[in-house]
Amino acid sequence: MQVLQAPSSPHLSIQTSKPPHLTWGLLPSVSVNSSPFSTLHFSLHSQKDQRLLWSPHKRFTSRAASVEDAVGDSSVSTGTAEGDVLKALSQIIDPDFGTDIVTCGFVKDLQIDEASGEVSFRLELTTPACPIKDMFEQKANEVVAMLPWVKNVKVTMSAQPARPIYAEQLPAGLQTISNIVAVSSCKGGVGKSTVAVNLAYTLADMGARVGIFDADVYGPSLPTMVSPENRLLLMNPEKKTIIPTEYSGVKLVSFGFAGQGRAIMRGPMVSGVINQLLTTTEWGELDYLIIDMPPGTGDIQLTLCQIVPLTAAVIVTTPQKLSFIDVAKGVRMFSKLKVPCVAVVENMCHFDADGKRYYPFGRGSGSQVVQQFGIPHLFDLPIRPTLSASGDSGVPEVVADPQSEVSKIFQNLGVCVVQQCAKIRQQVSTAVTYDKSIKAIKVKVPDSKEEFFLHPATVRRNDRSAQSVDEWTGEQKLQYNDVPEDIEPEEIRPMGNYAVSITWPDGFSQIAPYDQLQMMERLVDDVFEPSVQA
Ligand SMILES: Nc1ncnc2c1ncn2[C@@H]1O[C@H](COP(=O)(O)OP(=O)(O)OP(=O)(O)O)[C@@H](O)[C@H]1O
Repeated sequence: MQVLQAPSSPHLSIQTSKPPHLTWGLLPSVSVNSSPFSTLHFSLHSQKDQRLLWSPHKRFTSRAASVEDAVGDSSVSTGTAEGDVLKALSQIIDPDFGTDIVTCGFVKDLQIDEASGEVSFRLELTTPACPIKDMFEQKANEVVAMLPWVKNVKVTMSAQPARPIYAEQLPAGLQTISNIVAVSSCKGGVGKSTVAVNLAYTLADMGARVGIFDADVYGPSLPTMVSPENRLLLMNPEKKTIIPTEYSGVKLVSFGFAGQGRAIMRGPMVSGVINQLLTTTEWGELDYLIIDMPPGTGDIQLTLCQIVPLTAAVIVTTPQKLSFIDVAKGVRMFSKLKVPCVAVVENMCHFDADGKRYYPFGRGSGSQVVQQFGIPHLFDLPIRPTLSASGDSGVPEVVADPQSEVSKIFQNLGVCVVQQCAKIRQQVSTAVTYDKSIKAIKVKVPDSKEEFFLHPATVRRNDRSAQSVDEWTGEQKLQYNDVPEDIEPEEIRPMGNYAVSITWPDGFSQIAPYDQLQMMERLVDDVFEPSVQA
């Protein structure tokens, strides 16, 4: 195996198994992190001053275990009032991101009047439904108030404006929605709509702006489960857009509100109607759009998943052994589309009678799903007549009785969805970045521990689009020397959960799927050349 020095990155080297002149082909390469040795020692240093830029341990070194530790640290002044405030705040760690709130970019509008000791700032969180926003507010107040010169602290809380991770490629109707969550099941009648509706109202209760899209054209359940005053969708004749109806603060769109009853349509027609209904709706700013998916994993479901940039999926199942096979199909469909399944709800798992708990459908298929597919969360939802009755009455249980046992389960599901969506967004938006100081593209594939560096020219040369490779013959059109060795990306933007779009100085926009990036030659720290080669 050869190790080549990358000309533009003096502290990095390219690891490859081919001769130099072939190094820009799509080659399999060894992961830096696959060796326990390199995981322990791989690090990058600044060209200029040998400052440590990155190491697997770096982000953990400045963490404080608690506010008390933080205050201890912040007693050493940075020399400026602003520096002291930021230093104090940087000891508060967002547990979901594992990063401090200053690095997360939450601190905005910092104003300091040193003479009077007044400090004010805004904490802009990723979602208004953040389950620990009160903790952030309290700790931010505490750590800043403990600075010796501070007399008064004013913290205001806000949330980022609603927007998807990448808006440009989306239909206008979806450009102001932060997270789209599919609630899916592979069979009808397992309680998918019940979960979708109650999850949506739970998120709304947590402070989020929420919409529900009932994508079941054959048997829409939404008109039964909620009772909006206006039971018809309105049309904006000028813009030719659909205005959702609303119930208890949640925006609603369902074919059942289109005044057409149930539809008799073939698959492609259904996909067309769903697409039109979803993308021409004036949703306005939403933090979460819950999509009640049609049951199954056929063409309609696949098409819908391809049109909509889903952030995450929640799978609903029942405990029977047979359901496991169905759920597996659903998980595979989402996995193919790179949509993370964040939770499984095992519905109708038990009921209580005569002081005893009964499991009429058996036990354990949900936990089997969690184990086999690595889905992080499982929620057991009991059989409760109130849940069924509230579904039929048009008032979701979480609205009718927010303190009930079932409502508490939905609150836990809501927290899980909020945290997982925030994590996914953060992972996706920081998955591929360009580090100018070392002239390397850093890749951290979402949902994987793998982290590696690529030489920009290698990435550009490995473009597989029709502009670079003949679609029919596979002949390479872009030649090695067409790409300058010192090329640098102008912009890197995420494209859903599966790829990034990289804009180069010649205006070319390269779509680079993570799968492709993972196959390219990597830059490795030259300090460890010998051991990596061995
Ligand atoms: N845990 C539960 N306890 C009692 N009744 C329930 C429970 N979950 C769902 N139900 C009831 O079961 C019926 C089917 O539920 P729901 O409509 O949510 O299922 P679905 O999977 O969305 O069905 P479809 O695919 O046909 O739309 C409804 O009457 C609902 O109220």
